[in-house]
Order: sequence, then C-alpha cells, then structure tokens
Amino acid sequence: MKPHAGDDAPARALLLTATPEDPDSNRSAPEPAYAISTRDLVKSYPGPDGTAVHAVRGLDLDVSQGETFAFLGPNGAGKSTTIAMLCALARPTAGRAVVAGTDVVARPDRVRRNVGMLFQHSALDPDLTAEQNLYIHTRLYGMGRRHARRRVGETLEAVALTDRRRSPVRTLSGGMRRRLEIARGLLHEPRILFLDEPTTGLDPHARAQVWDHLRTLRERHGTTLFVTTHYLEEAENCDRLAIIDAGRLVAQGTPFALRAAIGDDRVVLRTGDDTTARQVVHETAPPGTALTLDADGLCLRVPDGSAWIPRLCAALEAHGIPVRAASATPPTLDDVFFHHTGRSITTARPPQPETGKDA
Ligand SMILES: Nc1ncnc2c1ncn2[C@@H]1O[C@H](COP(=O)(O)OP(=O)(O)OP(=O)(O)O)[C@@H](O)[C@H]1O
Repeated sequence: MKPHAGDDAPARALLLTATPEDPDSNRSAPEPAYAISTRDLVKSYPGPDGTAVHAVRGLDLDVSQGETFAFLGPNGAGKSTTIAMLCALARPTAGRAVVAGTDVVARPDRVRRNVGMLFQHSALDPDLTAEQNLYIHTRLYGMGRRHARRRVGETLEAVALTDRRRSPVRTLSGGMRRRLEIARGLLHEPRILFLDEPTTGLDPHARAQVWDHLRTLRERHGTTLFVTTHYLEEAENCDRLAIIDAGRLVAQGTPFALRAAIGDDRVVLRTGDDTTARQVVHETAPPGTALTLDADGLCLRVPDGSAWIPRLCAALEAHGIPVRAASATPPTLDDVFFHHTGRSITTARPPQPETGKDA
C-alpha cells in the first residue's frame, strides 16, 4: 500500500490539528468498549465516465482495546482506504466508524489526536539526525519544549535508538529507520497505532526486531495495533485478523479459528505414476474430494489427513503404484486467504527484502 492520497485532509494539516494540549481532549473519558468499531462503512470515489469506484462496501469491524489486529487483503482490496477513514484522513461516503470512542465524522480532530500512523514510505529527512526528525514532529504536534524533550527521549528509548539519536537518518539501517518512524508515530502517546506494512522490505532479523518493539509497546502501554502485512507469519502472531476483498470483509477471527473453519488437511502424495494414482485416490478418498495434480504431487483435502495416508498408500500399493512421499499438513493462513479471496497472499507480497545488516 502507498500513503493514502487523502481526499479530505493533507497529512501536514492533520498533524497541525493534532494538538495534545487541546482542553477538549477526551483522555479522561471512560475507555470505550472497542478501540475501533465500524458499521456499514462505505467509501466510493468518482470513477471514469461518471461511474463510481466502490473502494469499501459496507464494512463491519470490531477491534478490542489492546488487541494486535492484522488487516489483510489483495492489492486494491480497500485496506488503505479503510485506514484513511479510521484515521479521519478520508471522509466515509456512508456508514459509521468510531475510533478510540470518537466518531470519525463528528470529531475528526479528536480521532487524529488518539491515533498514530506509520506509512509504508518513509517521510523521514535523511540529512537530519534521529532526534531532530522527532523534534520537528513535536513542533507539528504543538508540544511545549519540556514535554517534547521528554517524549523524544522516551520514544527513542522505546525503540532502542537512544545511542543513535545523534546519527543522521541516512546512516541508519532500514530496520532502524522503521523503528524511528514507529517512535515518531508514538510521540503524542496515541491509543491506537496504525501500521501500514511496517516490515516490508526488511530482512528477517530487522523484521523480528520491529515486532519485538511493537509487542513491548502493547504490553507496557496497552496500545492497540492495527497492522497490514503480506507476511503470513506476522498475521499468524496477531490476536485476530480480518481479510478484505473488493471492499468487503470476507473473514474475521483469530488465526486459529479461521484455519479451523477451513477444516480439511492438505495431503500430498508423490508416487511412481501420479496420473494413474489419481484414479485410485479418487476411488479411495471420501466422495466429492477435490484432487489436483501439481508440482508438489497429487494433492487432496480431507479431514484428519494423517489418518488417511496409510489407507491411501495401501490402496496405491495394491495397484502396484509405489508411493515415494506422503505428507499431511493442517490448513495455513495462506489456505485461509486463498479460500476467501481465490489468491495466495504470497503472490501479492511486495518485492525483495533489503539486504543490509541491522543492529
Ligand atoms: N483517491 C482515489 N480515487 C479513486 N479511486 C481510488 C482512490 N484511492 C483508492 N482508489 C481505488 O479504491 C480501491 C481500493 O484501493 P486501496 O488503495 O484502498 O486498496 P489497498 O487494499 O490498500 O491496495 P494496495 O495493497 O495495493 O495498496 C482501488 O480500486 C483503488 O484504485
């Protein structure tokens, strides 16, 4: 995803309105039941020839306080548009969204005070130091000098960059820059942090570090994290996830529940004659079982796959077909994604990780 071409509020204006000293702040208000709640949320854009592009079509979403929530979907599914509405950067066409207890249409300024955003593309100034980049943002948030100094120190420490505070950003690794962006998103102590593909392009070590810091943030401060990612293992570690496709929510739940709902295990057999084996397996497996033959071998989906392997092997060997390998694996999140969208999440993954070292 790219930074949203917000149709309602440029990012800088957004920051300038997000003054934490606003006396109308709702920080002392009772905690709302959900960090994020939407009902029938719609966003349409004017399309070519007077048509409309329906980017989000009636979204019902509930994200609990302190939850780490993954928001998945193929390219163009409506993820950025949804985040833009939830951060009060784009006005919904219809429906309702309440973020940190505040309606995004009625009080967009208050919503912006309560959320932090990390966009995929860096907006850091490479020639300024880490702490100078943060100080600029404290000014945009209208913080007093003493408050700013405290928050810059605290947020740098939260992402383990205190010892690099005087380093120009261009000398930091990709992982460090991403952590600095997280620090920037935290300066005004938001209740909810929206992270748009926070680890895309990072090597596995740097990705793990970013997630360590996010987990600590959530444990220490109860910050709600709303994350888009193309990495299944990251979605797997979230409390819950939602999948959006063509503007509609197609699945929502814990990773475990979503995998369980798919049900069947994937059994793969490699035999001496896969074409003949297909017929034998067809006759042996439960009626209606879908069978495919691909580079992995002969694949089928059955409940309790490991119990089926000996039966299938016996049937094949009885027909003189040697079995070279057999495996049964429970459904993965990619299976869930494929089931609901007809695509594999890995094919939608953006390009090559950065290869630099991260400290
Ligand atoms: N400002 C706009 N004007 C017109 N159409 C838009 C605008 N912004 C988004 N769209 C369209 O809305 C749909 C959803 O786009 P969106 O960027 O929200 O998807 P996404 O899931 O974030 O995709 P990606 O992962 O590729 O960034 C797409 O068809 C897109 O072309």
